[in-house]
Amino acid sequence: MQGQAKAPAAGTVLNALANGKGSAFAIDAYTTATVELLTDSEEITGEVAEDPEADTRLIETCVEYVLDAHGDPDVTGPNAVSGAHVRTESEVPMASGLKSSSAAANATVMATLDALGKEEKMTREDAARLGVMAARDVGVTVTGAFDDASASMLGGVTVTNNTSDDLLAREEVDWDVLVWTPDEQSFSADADVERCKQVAPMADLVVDLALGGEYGRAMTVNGLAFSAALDFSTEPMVEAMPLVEGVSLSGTGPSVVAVGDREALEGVRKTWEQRDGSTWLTTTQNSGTQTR
Ligand SMILES: Nc1ncnc2c1ncn2[C@@H]1O[C@H](COP(=O)(O)OP(=O)(O)O)[C@@H](O)[C@H]1O
Ligand SMILES: O=C(O)C1=C[C@@H](OP(=O)(O)O)[C@@H](O)[C@H](O)C1
Repeated sequence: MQGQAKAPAAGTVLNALANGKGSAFAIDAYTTATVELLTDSEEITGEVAEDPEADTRLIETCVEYVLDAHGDPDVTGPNAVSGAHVRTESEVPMASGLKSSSAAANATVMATLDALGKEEKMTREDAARLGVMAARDVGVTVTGAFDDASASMLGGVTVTNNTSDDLLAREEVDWDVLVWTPDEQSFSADADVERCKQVAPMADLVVDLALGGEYGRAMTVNGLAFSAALDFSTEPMVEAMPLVEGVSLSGTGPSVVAVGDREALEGVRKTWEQRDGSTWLTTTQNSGTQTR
């Protein structure tokens, strides 16, 4: 019994660490999870293809929670599912602000439902909430990151309240997106939350802009505020600002994302490419997480 699902990464409009509200958009880069249900093992094990040392607790916990909620308790004996193995393969850099954790959780939740043949048992919003619960329980998140999880699960851009895990808005968008990913990592769980709370007045303004559909300006205000709070350079943002619709530090960094006209983004790319790390052009993604 095998299941597979593929979930997109995402970029930030609003980081939720200041006021509990967040906003993110899915992008065309993916994490795939393959789940094998086992009848001859009592264990749930995980594996990250690109990094044998990576923390596998998030994906293992996602499998466990789906099996607890939707496994078949009536099947007993040698045919009963008693364990599982989950393997992720990802083109999303880990701990870079591009929501690798949400993509891994969503892909794993949907792959487990696919393996059970029970994809229709949960709404996709609730499937994202289950991954959020797992992320909170293993401690890889500050707020639960339902903003990122909902964008990756549903596609498009979402605005959420991460304190109540409510979806406040969702819209499909067709944007070109430029991403600069430095080589460093920045784990959300290590972010300076008190510093982020200092910029809450700006985060409140970003909520208003995002709920008014002004995502580009929302992103830029977010990027200035959170780069200042978390001590990231605003230089890449300043370089892009006159040319693009919006530009921001993504999540708790270090990646920076810009949206706008393709030709303008190609121009910004030439400037950003002079920095270490990788600069890549992509687009928004509107279909969210998909099983095979
Ligand atoms: N491909 C993956 N497979 C399994 N777990 C993953 C994967 N990518 C990320 N994670 C989990 O997410 C954590 C990183 O989360 P976080 O710091 O929030 O980074 P990001 O901003 O990329 O979401 C990792 O330590 C790991 O627990
Ligand atoms: O852990 C969290 O609660 C969050 C982490 C941040 O994202 P990254 O994981 O991309 O840094 C942030 O953008 C999000 O709104 C909430």
